[in-house]
Amino acid sequence: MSHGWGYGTSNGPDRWAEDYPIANGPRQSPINIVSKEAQYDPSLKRLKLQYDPSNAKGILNNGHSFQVDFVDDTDSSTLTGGPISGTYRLRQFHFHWGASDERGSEHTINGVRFPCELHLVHWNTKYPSFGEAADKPDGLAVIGIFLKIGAANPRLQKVLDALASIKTKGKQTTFSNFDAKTLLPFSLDYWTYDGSLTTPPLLESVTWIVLREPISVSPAQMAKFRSLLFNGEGEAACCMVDNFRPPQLLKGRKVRASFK
Ligand SMILES: NS(=O)(=O)c1ccc2c(c1)[C@H]1CCC[C@H]1[C@@H](c1ccc(O)cc1Cl)N2
Ligand SMILES: [Zn+2]
Repeated sequence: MSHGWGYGTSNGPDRWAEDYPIANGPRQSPINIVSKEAQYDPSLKRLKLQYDPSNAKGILNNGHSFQVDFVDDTDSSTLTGGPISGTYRLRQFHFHWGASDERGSEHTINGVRFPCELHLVHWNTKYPSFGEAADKPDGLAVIGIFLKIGAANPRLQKVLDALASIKTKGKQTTFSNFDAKTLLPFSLDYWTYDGSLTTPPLLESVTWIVLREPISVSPAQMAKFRSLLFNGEGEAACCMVDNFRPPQLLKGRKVRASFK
């Protein structure tokens, strides 16, 4: 690709392998989860999430999505249990969404696509920093949560109301006192498999934890996601939509389920 990666016809997922050959690697994400082929594993623990709302730091339009960043210099916002061993710290969360409601998620369930998918990114504290963890096979753990069209979700509103101030690439603003736990559905049943980041650098360092139960989002709230722009201020406007990678080959991997 002559210019940076993106989701357009000239720099989208089908061309990422030109600059990131790992795109054709053995543990790429996302995947289609075939629920009947997922094996129930009774040894899988319950997810334990302990988030401190005061760790929320800021919200940024990074030109591919928007992310809410957290202070991660102590073990005050952590993920433990589930399929992972040790303690992983919350680094940031972000979303992927479509131009219309019939697409947008990265993972799919039995071929079903959702309009949006939330990713909560955590890193393994056996490594000194996120940067050190990002390229290790057990470095990251990302919780994926589907958003399904329904009633307006009040838990999303504070995030969506902040989008007006980060419309273009590079814009950021402070975002404080937010409990990411409020974004979780009631059930923490999950599927898990070994995978990768779903955008370049596509590092094969992610233990994926995909929740079975979606959270709701209304059409009006989806319109707020779609009000963001990929471009920087003063550049030609390009709506930030369809910022998702399609499912990748399983290549022999097993998907385990925490539930029967
Ligand atoms: N869809 S996702 O959850 O699989 C996903 C995909 C790619 C990246 C991220 C999350 C996040 C995780 C924190 C850093 C950021 C990013 C990155 C940027 C600069 C870097 O030097 C390294 C990284 Cl990892 N890349
Ligand atoms: Zn993501």
